Amino acid sequence: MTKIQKLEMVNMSKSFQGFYANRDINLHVKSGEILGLLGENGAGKTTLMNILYGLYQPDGGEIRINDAPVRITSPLDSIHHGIGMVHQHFMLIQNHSVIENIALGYEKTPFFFPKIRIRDKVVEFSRKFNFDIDPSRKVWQLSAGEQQRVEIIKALLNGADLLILDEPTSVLTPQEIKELFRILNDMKSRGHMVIIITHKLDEIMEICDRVTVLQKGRVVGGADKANVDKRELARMMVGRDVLFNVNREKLAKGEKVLSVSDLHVLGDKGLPAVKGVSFDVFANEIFGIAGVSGNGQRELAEAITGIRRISSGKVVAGSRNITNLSPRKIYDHGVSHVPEERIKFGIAPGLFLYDNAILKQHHLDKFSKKIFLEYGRIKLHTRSLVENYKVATHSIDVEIKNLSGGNIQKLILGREISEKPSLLVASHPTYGLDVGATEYLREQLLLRRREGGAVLLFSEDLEEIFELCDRIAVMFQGRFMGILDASDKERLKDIGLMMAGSVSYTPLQGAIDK
Ligand SMILES: Nc1ncnc2c1ncn2[C@@H]1O[C@H](COP(=O)(O)OP(=O)(O)OP(=O)(O)O)[C@@H](O)[C@H]1O
Repeated sequence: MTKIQKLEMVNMSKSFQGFYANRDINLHVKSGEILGLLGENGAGKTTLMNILYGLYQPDGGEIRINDAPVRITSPLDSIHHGIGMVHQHFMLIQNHSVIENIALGYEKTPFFFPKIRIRDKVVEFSRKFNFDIDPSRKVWQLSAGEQQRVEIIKALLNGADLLILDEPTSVLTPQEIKELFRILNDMKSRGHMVIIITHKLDEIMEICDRVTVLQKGRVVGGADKANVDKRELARMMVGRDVLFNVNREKLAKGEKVLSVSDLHVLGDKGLPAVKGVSFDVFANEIFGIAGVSGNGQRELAEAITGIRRISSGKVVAGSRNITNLSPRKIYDHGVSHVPEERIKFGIAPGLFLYDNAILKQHHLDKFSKKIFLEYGRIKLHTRSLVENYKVATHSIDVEIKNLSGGNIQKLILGREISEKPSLLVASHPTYGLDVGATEYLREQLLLRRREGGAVLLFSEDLEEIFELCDRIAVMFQGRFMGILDASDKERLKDIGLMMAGSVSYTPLQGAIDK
């Protein structure tokens, strides 16, 4: 296998049922370079990289390695050519150890003493790239960042000169992002090349040397990082200026919409995940829950919305005790949910887009006559959701799993917000959304607030939390380290320390340094 010095995709096209996801795309990357692939949701980035990785066959176009055309018809072909891909959702087997996972994808697994020999290889690579990974641990014991490192080691062990990463930072903590960037820079200095799909313009500006921008399946621009700024990139991507700061007017608090008292909830492994959390949320308010993920946020959101059992404590929505009611009943009491695991809990992947648009509808009579569903009305409703929430799809007669990740998210958001719930519980709603869609979503949340709704917003993105929230709770190891008012600039300075558990505030006693 010759080392890849240069890789090109020339006039690449790929269509699905007559709709072009990629059209005449030209792209190149060379040794020692990190290329950012940028584009709105549904612009065709994942499709293009899936072609390069052999998961899709293009309708036309050519892949060239070191100026020679190559045919890539499967991921195995791609690996043979020195290409590795780390998908957005890791492809590891949770109950297997790091070594076993690596052996599964490793072409040269030795017949004798495979474990010892693979362990040696992992240790050798970990040393070379300064990875911190224990090869005998089970994958489920690893953090998202560690799992990603296992995927990277797998690719490197198979001889990847080019590494493709699909939205690699969306599941990482700020610390893990730093670590990933260090690894990528190290790879770069050793002559590897990297293509990163990301929506985060700050990341492009930090890690990439060059960027190629896609819009509606075509290349619409490209630039060396040195010659562009964040604003220009956003304009290239969305085709207009994007507001980076939204305007949140002051509103008086309305009536109490949610009251949570002394809530205790267990996590997946039966250990306490939420440990005595109490707070209220009011109409005309966005209440933010900040913190590094994995500190009980998911369990708290799931407990409020009925997906997870509450061990003790109480949740009241309006005047109704909703503790441990079913998700259906809680929804009927005006609490909507945009879940963190959107594919698992937010949609029925094998159903059509229009079926998914009316999932959870409590006024099904709007869409049925006697016992029959009225598809004419359902489709009309779906079209308006698709239009209002700018879901990029060529048709509503497609299975929703075929939509890009960001567009699935937009449909879920549209479905939940358009029902005008009194409380919207939104977990990381802008994950995977492009800047244009993020701006639109934030406007929608503020609109809900203005209209008298309340939003409970879980986010790791502090910029988002500061822009949108009236009050902010910081969660660490299952507890609130304090609830801060957005106008309390002095205490907000400590938010980083609170997220790390080094400072906690109680409302009356002030700061308690631990
Ligand atoms: N298997 C498929 N069948 C039908 N349409 C598909 C399929 N895969 C992708 N598409 C369509 O191709 C278009 C491009 O999707 P793709 O996933 O490449 O976008 P993306 O730029 O990666 O978006 P995101 O940022 O939201 O992940 C979308 O309109 C999507 O619905």
